[in-house]
Amino acid sequence: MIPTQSSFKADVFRFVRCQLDAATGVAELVYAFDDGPELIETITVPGAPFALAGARATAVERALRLLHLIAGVSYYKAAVPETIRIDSYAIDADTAALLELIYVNGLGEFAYRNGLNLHGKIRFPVDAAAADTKASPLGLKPHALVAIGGGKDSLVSIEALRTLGVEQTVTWIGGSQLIAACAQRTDLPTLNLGRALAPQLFELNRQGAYNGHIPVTVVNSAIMVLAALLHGVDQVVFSNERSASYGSLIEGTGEVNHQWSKGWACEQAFGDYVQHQVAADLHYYSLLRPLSELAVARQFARTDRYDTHFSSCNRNFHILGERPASRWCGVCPKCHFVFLALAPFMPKPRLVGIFGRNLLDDAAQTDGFDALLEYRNHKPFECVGEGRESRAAMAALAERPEWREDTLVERFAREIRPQLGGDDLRIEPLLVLDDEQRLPPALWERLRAHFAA
Ligand SMILES: CC(=O)N[C@H]1[C@@H](OP(=O)(O)OP(=O)(O)OC[C@H]2O[C@@H](n3ccc(=O)[nH]c3=O)[C@H](O)[C@@H]2O)O[C@H](CO)[C@@H](O)[C@@H]1O[C@H](C)C(=O)N[C@@H](C)C(=O)N[C@@H](CCC(=O)O)C(=O)O
Ligand SMILES: Nc1ncnc2c1ncn2[C@@H]1O[C@H](COP(=O)(O)OP(=O)(O)OP(=O)(O)O)[C@@H](O)[C@H]1O
Repeated sequence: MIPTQSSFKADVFRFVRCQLDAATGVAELVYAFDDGPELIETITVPGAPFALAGARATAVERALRLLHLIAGVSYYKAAVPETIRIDSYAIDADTAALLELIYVNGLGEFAYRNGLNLHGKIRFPVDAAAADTKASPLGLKPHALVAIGGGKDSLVSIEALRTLGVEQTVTWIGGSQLIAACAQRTDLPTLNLGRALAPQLFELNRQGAYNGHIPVTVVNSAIMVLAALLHGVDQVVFSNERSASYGSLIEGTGEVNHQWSKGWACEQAFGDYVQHQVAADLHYYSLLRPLSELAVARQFARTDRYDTHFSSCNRNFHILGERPASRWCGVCPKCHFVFLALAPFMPKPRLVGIFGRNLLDDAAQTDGFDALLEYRNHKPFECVGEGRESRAAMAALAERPEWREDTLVERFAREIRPQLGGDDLRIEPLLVLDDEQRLPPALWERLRAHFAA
């Protein structure tokens, strides 16, 4: 990639300060470039006033700083300055290591698209005097804040926890009406957390500052950790599947993972840090880590409760700009992938009813599906399953009378499948549960039985 130039230049990125008003639940995360104006991001946690004292107050302060440090990635990326400075507190070596991991990998797609190499270039200042203090248990109440994103994944987790009788509050960040409607549809307690980016960021973007993808899931995770401590509950649950740990293989570059912060490396590093440095009894985990995308799709197909509410199409979730006319734009990689992943597990009329059309019988979508299959292209920079999952789903459809004559399924059987030679195209091996996860052990035992049923 040819390096792009940012119209906006700075030598230093500063973490100026962060503060939480326990009386209102409003947190301010303040940043600046050089000696420029303050950029203030605001997070609002409903349920105030919060009574904070002793070890709980300490844990909240640590969670707030962690959020400040992680959420800074949205602003840092606008200029990628040489130097990072933290003005109002100090961090230890473990904290710096976590942040460097998140910034370098979470900005992997951003760096690739802008022709930048961030490896070894992002250094957080470590203060030897910063105490490496172990977090203590806070006596948090057994209750899960479950992140909901409006798509199929979180709904699978919510239904699994409901079946297992785990107390939960369905929680989302931002003002999406689509997510709000899904959350209402669960008939469970809900919590909507506010997040407003510093408005100057949009102006910097308009002026041609560096822009690109940021590790949004770990930012959302840090917001949820703060909310969990304010509400005194012991679990923050995400729904990131095993497939998210695998990126797109780019010729000449290697692996670039759009969804790095949904992957296992990020979950482990962030979850361990929270337990060691924030609150010993706060468990952060992804309930779907042992499952592939196809296994999640199979679980989702078991109920039609959300068919007229959910959407995985990211075009619904822009902060600025237009939303698609319907919940599924039908032409983006997520629409393609979710259609393909659900098809082996749902009656065809139900699936076509959800999307309003049959995407696999539309020759105009050929390139999009080819990219999913990693045929003449790499996997798209989006939250889609592995190439082998798409190939296995397509191979299964090619055997089904109701699908095999559809344009893209027929083409797969004729043109692509013969080239896959010895590839294992069976779905079953991809449905096997993995052991790589950090769920509370007792919950994992019960979940394993639930998913196997
Ligand atoms: C909705 C979406 O996909 N947005 C991506 C898009 O952003 P765009 O410029 O088209 O519009 P906005 O979303 O309205 O954002 C405006 C600008 O704001 C900045 N920004 C936004 C959110 C944030 O947390 N930090 C920010 O700095 C940014 O400068 C925006 O331009 O393209 C961007 C790349 O240029 C993407 O970064 C936007 O993605 C959002 C951060 C987002 O929430 N995306 C999720 C739907 C998403 O991609 N989820 C992943 C999860 C993987 C992960 O954790 O990384 C997924 O589904 O795979
Ligand atoms: N606005 C949000 N607030 C809180 N959590 C979110 C938000 N958006 C996404 N998430 C969470 O981030 C994780 C990754 O999002 P992702 O979009 O993959 O999941 P999803 O919306 O549940 O399903 P799908 O993959 O079908 O879109 C999920 O745990 C999801 O709940």
